[in-house]
Amino acid sequence: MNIAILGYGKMGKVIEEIAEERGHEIVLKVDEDIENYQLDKAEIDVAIDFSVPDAAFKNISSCFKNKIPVVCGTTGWLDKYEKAKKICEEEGTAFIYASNFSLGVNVFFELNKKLADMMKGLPEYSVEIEEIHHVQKLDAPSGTAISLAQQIIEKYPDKKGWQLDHADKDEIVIHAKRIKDVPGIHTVTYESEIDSIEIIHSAKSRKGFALGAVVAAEFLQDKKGIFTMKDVLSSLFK
Ligand SMILES: NC(=O)C1=CN([C@@H]2O[C@H](COP(=O)(O)OP(=O)(O)OC[C@H]3O[C@@H](n4cnc5c(N)ncnc54)[C@H](OP(=O)(O)O)[C@@H]3O)[C@@H](O)[C@H]2O)C=CC1
Ligand SMILES: O=C(O)C1=N[C@H](C(=O)O)C[C@H](O)C1
Repeated sequence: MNIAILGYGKMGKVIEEIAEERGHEIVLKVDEDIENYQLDKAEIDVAIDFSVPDAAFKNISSCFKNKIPVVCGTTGWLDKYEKAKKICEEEGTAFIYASNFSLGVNVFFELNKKLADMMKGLPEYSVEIEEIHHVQKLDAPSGTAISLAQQIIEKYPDKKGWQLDHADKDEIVIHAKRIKDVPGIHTVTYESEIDSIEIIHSAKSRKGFALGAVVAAEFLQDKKGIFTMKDVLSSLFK
């Protein structure tokens, strides 16, 4: 498979390594305004975007306009997600966005939903989320923390949204910490006067994110439509 990497930073470099190990070829590396590059459908089977929040939408829509499917892991641009989906559908190509491509986090998401389902009937417990990442991270809270919050909100009828640092009673608080070299730690805590229950996912490196993104690209290359990591994982485990 011929891959274009959009965003050749920390993630882009690990994606290159893993894609090549799996027998793919990197035919384009984009690290600045996408208008400066040629996007040729004849040469690119799929694009993988791990760039910056301000560039992601332009990168993705430029690929769609050239009928190139996109796997996107960039976080912090989701106000334009619905618009991106519409362009993808209009152009008849394919798209997967995931706030986190690692297999472990996708298992953690399922645990989070199950736990929230159990805890929603226990008003003596309050719930909060903490995420810790390296100091270069541009967005806060992390996309993964937002996904975790949204999964809990779907289970709790009285929770209306989330807030960073301080939340009202009908919101979930997310704490974001920045510590040198941390690839990503997410914790969901339920706290009562008597005890606390915590689930934690701690990434040891960026390999899990990159492998998930390359596997998602392999899944997407011959498809049309909008997909999620759940679709990718179900195709692997069937
Ligand atoms: N979904 C997931 O599983 C994961 C998502 N992420 C997300 O991926 C994104 C990238 O993370 P990371 O690799 O750590 O960040 P980096 O800052 O290391 O890499 C981003 C790269 O994008 C480049 N860039 C700047 N402008 C453009 C542009 N217009 N088009 C393409 N590339 C551009 C930057 O270049 P320059 O430095 O010169 O500006 C940089 O090399 C973040 O949003 C992060 O949150 C990260 C890990 C996992
Ligand atoms: O910026 C990062 O590094 C990461 N970003 C993603 C996020 O915002 O959730 C995923 C992962 O935690 C690493």
